[in-house]
Amino acid sequence: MNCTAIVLAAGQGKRMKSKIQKQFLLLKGKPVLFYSISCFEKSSEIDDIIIVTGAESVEYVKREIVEPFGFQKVKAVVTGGKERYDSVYEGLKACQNCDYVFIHDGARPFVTEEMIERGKKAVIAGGACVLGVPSKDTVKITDEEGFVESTPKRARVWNIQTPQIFSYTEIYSAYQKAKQEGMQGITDDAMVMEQYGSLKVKLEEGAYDNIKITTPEDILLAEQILETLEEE
Ligand SMILES: Nc1ccn([C@@H]2O[C@H](COP(=O)(O)OP(=O)(O)OP(=O)(O)O)[C@@H](O)[C@H]2O)c(=O)n1
Ligand SMILES: C[C@](O)(CO)[C@H](O)COP(=O)(O)O
Repeated sequence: MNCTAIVLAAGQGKRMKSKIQKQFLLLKGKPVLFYSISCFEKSSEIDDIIIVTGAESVEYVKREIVEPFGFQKVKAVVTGGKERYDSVYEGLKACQNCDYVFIHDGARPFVTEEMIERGKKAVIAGGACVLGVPSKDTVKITDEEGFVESTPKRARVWNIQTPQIFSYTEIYSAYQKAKQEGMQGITDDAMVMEQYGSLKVKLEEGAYDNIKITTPEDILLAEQILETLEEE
């Protein structure tokens, strides 16, 4: 059985407002992307890793991250696309002999081996699984004018993270259908399965620390999380 991780690092990081793309910013001297790849490299559940990055960064990723940190499982560094889902599609096309694929944001440096193990059990059982955490806030759905329309039951609201894990053939065929029909407003891979695939997506517990570095304050938070992890 082959399990491949696709690590996404082709975003522009507009919300970070930094000259350097957020996946390459340093946390305690190492790029964010280093941490996101490391866990998959260490995990005995993962066989191969595909990194997706911008055309201008492919050589940089190979030279400054894959080679110096000795990532042995990285089989390819490929060019991504305009939107996250375009990059995922490029990553899926680059997978070889893959049974299960773990799609992960390169901007989420605190994925753990336990999460990978939990996700793998769930995907073997049902073919599709995403990690998430119960929402701590009440969530409102609004209308186009910004007035509250409804309030979902909080006990059933989850904040979704990555990795998002799928049977390779099922998610690839869902992505192919979505591409043919013209994807719009797709913000995660589970949505592709929900709208174009045939499997129900199981939710498994991630962790509140499994943050996505998105805005400048997330860098400070990431440094704090890293310090705590190093003390443990
Ligand atoms: N065209 C894209 C867009 C996003 N990503 C990746 O998908 C992950 C989650 O996306 P997000 O946080 O939205 O990253 P950006 O698109 O870079 O951020 P922003 O929306 O602020 O520009 C990141 O690891 C990012 O590098 C990608 O590989 N290709
Ligand atoms: C996939 C994701 O990380 C789940 O939270 C998220 O949807 C990525 O979305 P973004 O719009 O690219 O931040």
